Amino acid sequence: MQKIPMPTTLPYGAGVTSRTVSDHYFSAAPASADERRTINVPLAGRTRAVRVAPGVFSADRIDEGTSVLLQHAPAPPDTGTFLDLGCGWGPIALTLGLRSPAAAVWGVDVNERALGLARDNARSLGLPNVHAVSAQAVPADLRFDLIWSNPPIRVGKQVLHELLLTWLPRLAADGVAYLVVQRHLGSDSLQRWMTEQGYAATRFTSVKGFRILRVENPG
Ligand SMILES: C[S@@+](CC[C@H](N)C(=O)[O-])C[C@H]1O[C@@H](n2cnc3c(N)ncnc32)[C@H](O)[C@@H]1O
Repeated sequence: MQKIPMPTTLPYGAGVTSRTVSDHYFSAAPASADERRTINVPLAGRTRAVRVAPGVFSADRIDEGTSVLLQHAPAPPDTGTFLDLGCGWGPIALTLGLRSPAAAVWGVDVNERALGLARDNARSLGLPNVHAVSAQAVPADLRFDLIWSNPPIRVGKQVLHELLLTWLPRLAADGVAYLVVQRHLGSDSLQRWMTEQGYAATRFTSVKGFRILRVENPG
């Protein structure tokens, strides 16, 4: 199968849709060898060892946008049902699980390798409250008090919109989502689109070229 190198920057709406690209981080089953390794990263105020692998988003460090979200989103509530949409190896779900041990944290991803890593990381960090699963495995009646996400902008506008229209309606009545999006990858246009869909989408903050968008259930 032909390998096409990933572009380094790709604006919102210009996603890679070709099925010939088989080893991008949003493949269900990345083609690269599953060579797992351990890295040390800052999570919830301490350095912790986590497992990562090629074929998974930001496999050598915590992504800069993710780090902006973790440092600048408001503290999560002590309890509730939380979602990390597109969990990768788990930095957001693990942080939520560490900061709110009484909450139930769900992490979903399309990438099975990422889910396996997130599960291993939750286990090794002693977090039985973090569940990394495929979208289909999330109980259909669950509603989320909090969604934190570094969403997969590079999948393209259409897939991203479908993803958000699948999960944002599952916010609880007073639930809130915080999404981190790079300004150059279309954060403002995504904010406008969510507003057009009836969500109260505002810019919570802007840090280092990233926006954190705050999205409320329209009720
Ligand atoms: C920008 S990465 C963020 C990963 C991780 N949360 C982090 O901060 O390192 C977006 C993630 O969304 C996942 N993703 C792509 N399409 C998806 C879909 N349809 N459903 C769920 N996750 C998806 C990708 O596999 C990727 O892990």
